Amino acid sequence: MNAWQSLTRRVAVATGPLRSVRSASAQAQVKVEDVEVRPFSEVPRPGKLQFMRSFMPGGEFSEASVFDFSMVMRQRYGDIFVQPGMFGRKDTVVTYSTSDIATVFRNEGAWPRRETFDSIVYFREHIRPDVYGYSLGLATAQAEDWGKIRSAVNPIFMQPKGLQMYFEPLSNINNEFIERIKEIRDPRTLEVPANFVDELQRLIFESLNLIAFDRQTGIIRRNRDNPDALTLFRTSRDILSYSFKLDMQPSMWKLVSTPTYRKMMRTLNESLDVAQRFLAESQQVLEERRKAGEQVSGSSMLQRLLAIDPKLALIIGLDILFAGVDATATLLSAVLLTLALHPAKQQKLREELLKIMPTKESLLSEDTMKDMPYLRAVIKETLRYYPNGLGTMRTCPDNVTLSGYNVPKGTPVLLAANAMMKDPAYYPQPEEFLPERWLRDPQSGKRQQVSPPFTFLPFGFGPRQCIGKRVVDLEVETSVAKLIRNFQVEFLHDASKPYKTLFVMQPAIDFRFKFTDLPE
Ligand code: HEM
Repeated sequence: MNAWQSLTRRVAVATGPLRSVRSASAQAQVKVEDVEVRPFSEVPRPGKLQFMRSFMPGGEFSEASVFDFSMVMRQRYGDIFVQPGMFGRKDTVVTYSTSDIATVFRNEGAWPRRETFDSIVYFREHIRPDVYGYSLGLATAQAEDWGKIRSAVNPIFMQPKGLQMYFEPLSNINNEFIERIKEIRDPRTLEVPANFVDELQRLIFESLNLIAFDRQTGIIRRNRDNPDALTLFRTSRDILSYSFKLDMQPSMWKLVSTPTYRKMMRTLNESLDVAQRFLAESQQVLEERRKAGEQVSGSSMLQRLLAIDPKLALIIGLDILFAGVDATATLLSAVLLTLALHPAKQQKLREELLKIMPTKESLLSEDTMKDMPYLRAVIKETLRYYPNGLGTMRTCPDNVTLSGYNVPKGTPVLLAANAMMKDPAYYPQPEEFLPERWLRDPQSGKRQQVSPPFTFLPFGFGPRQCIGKRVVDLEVETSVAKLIRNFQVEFLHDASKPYKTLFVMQPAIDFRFKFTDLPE
């Protein structure tokens, strides 16, 4: 660590919780003026060819997850380095400094730019402008196009009020999932089959599809082979993995049409076809209910989006599935795993749940779920314990000084904030699973763990942060409450490396949980 890096780290450690973002970055700014700013060309970096070879078969990182790759780079180059761009892609700055992260967020402007999914942007701009001419969508639009739709949908997604109506249907979807577990577990060992992650993904797909298109498909149990639902389910997972290959790993798709590029375009078209059908059918159902004289309340997310514009409803519906299914299902698998590996914590959570769920069938509601500190602490600690990816990206609208180097405007910067969640300088005993660190002391009311600014950003930060955060809270809290109230969950296999990281983390082992029924 050089003098500048240790200085910025001291600044970051010394500042208080998130509300002091401004003062943290202001302090960093004062220090920047005191030191000489070095040119961009001096930022440490591997050579282009050497970098490309390291990802080819037999290369240093050919088998590594992005997280492992990133840790090696940090050890090798320090808190900042340049990841060389190739085949038409720009060089990307990667920073692990909380002070740099503060600087980037402070300079991101009202319409922050995040340029992560070039292949999807290409599809939306050039292959299907008939749909995406309206807007490129939340995850992929920039500037005014992004600002317009984000401010239209913020009130729908970011206020808890909008989600109240989903407690009951989500409880029912989870009941169906519990029946499914009972059907598929081995009657002798009580373990579920090796592909249990597929079941978790179906659960999340069904829940998010309800939010996106106001309909249940039965994909968990009643109608597992529903062709349209299966297509949308499969494509929402495939899009992310093709995008990783095309947009993160070295790929020549911008120069020549590669097989992965062709698969990606086909997959995006397929998902769009089904989503258009789902939306048209939901609109028809609504119309029929209206004609039958029923008061259609207009309170569901889809109805609110339709009231703005059906084109927006389609685009957002697809973004929900593409951005939400994988990440949320993986988080749910991670919460079950941490609880299975820490039975005392699982028991503590169950005691909290018993207060609001006297029977296994007890309905969950906004009221009963509002005071569940241990459940929330378990989920928060899981997000820290198994970081979901490296962090997020921004492209700065102006030149900025990061770790003492000038970074020209327009350079993409990867803000590798998730590394901080495993850093003992910020989180004591980082390798311990301690939900208690997030609880308030009953006497003083203070949290035991205070996150220093920019060290806990699993959902990003600022106006462009994850729009699904509240949906995730609702979905994961409901599912974990239902599952832990119904079953003792165990995991009796090697869990030393359960995830690999592509864009976001992905299961790397078979999640053969053992589910033992609890007495009523
Ligand atoms: C555990 C689950 C999830 C995690 C960890 C997660 C994390 C993230 C992160 C880190 C970002 C980038 C934020 C930034 O750049 O500051 C993001 C963006 C986004 N997420 Fe999530 N997400 C999750 C689930 C969901 C769900 C369920 C939905 C949909 C309901 C969703 C929809 C989106 C969208 C649309 C964006 C782009 C927002 C924009 O650019 O305006 N996410 N998410």
